[in-house]
Amino acid sequence: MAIISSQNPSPERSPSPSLLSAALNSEEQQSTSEDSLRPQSLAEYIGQQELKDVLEIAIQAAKSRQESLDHLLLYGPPGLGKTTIALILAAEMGVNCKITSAPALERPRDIVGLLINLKPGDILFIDEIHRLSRMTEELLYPAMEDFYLDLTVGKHQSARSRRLSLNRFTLVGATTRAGALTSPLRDRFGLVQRLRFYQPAELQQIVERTAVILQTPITPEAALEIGRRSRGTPRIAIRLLKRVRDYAAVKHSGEITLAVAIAALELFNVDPAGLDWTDRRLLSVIIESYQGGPVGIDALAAATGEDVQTIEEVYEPYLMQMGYLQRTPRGRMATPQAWQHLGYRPRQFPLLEPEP
Ligand SMILES: Nc1ncnc2c1ncn2[C@@H]1O[C@H](COP(=O)(O)OP(=O)(O)OP(=O)(O)O)[C@@H](O)[C@H]1O
Repeated sequence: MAIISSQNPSPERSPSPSLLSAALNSEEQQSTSEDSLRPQSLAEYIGQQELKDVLEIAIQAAKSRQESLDHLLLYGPPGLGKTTIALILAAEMGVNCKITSAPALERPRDIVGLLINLKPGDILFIDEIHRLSRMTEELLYPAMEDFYLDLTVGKHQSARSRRLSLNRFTLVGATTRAGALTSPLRDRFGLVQRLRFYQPAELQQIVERTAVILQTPITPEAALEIGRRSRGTPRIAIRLLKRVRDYAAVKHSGEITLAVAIAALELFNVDPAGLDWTDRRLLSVIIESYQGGPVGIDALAAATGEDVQTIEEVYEPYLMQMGYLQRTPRGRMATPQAWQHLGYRPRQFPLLEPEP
């Protein structure tokens, strides 16, 4: 299986991916060793059982009919393994996977170039698919549905339309915001699957698996502790493991025990619930400056110096999942659990009105 990556040549046109990956540590996202850590098959992929069951059936059915897989839309917070799933699908189907992201497909010719070079059955992975330009999206409709492109050649009066047929391919789209996709695009995906946050025990397995690849001795208790503090996210679990490994090598014998893991995670400001400095700052601003809320997202972004999109896509999903933050029609509110977790004195809490 060949992995071909197509990156945006002018990153200044796409500010948000860099912000998102900065929040998840772009250093590791781009490191070449990342690929050696990825599971190569569905059997090796830990957790997300429901998704794996659906994909196993789709793979077997496509193979038995000698067809390409249906187009697949994956949605969920960043770092949960969407890219990994696309690569595994390609490996299981024995085809190539081309990886790109919507901001790199600004001009129609970018997507045309990719599509015409796909071999039969190949997988095209488009990250942040909700950010496709209208023209690119419209080119994709017939490509996804009937595997052809309608191109306009020439300009003004000499403009002619030309139809180009394509090899059958599978589009795997990934997004953190399924609701931001237009319905014509969403409707063209045969499979729409959500990735969920991982349980601590699943993250423990991912940490233990990664530690074996990195040849780092670790106790099961330490792996579980790292898993517990990883915001339900494999990419963060791997990042924390690497930091704890450095700490263990410099301050101890190299082995990661529970005590070593706890000391390192405290040093890196990751608390027992997995909240980092920014999570705690978001909650403490709501509590201290807005008496617990409600506060609008723009005001919260201005008060914390964070980007609105990063708050919405990186921080909020986990804070909400943990029950520390609630979205109400009037804005964000810190819950009683958040007050307690951060050590603020309990007060009379207003009745929260959840979003409809
Ligand atoms: N279910 C899993 N089992 C084992 N390892 C995993 C799993 N999911 C992700 N990983 C590992 O976590 C790392 C980050 O995953 P990956 O890069 O695929 O996230 P991602 O798919 O890019 O995130 P996103 O969901 O934002 O696309 C990878 O190195 C991968 O090896």
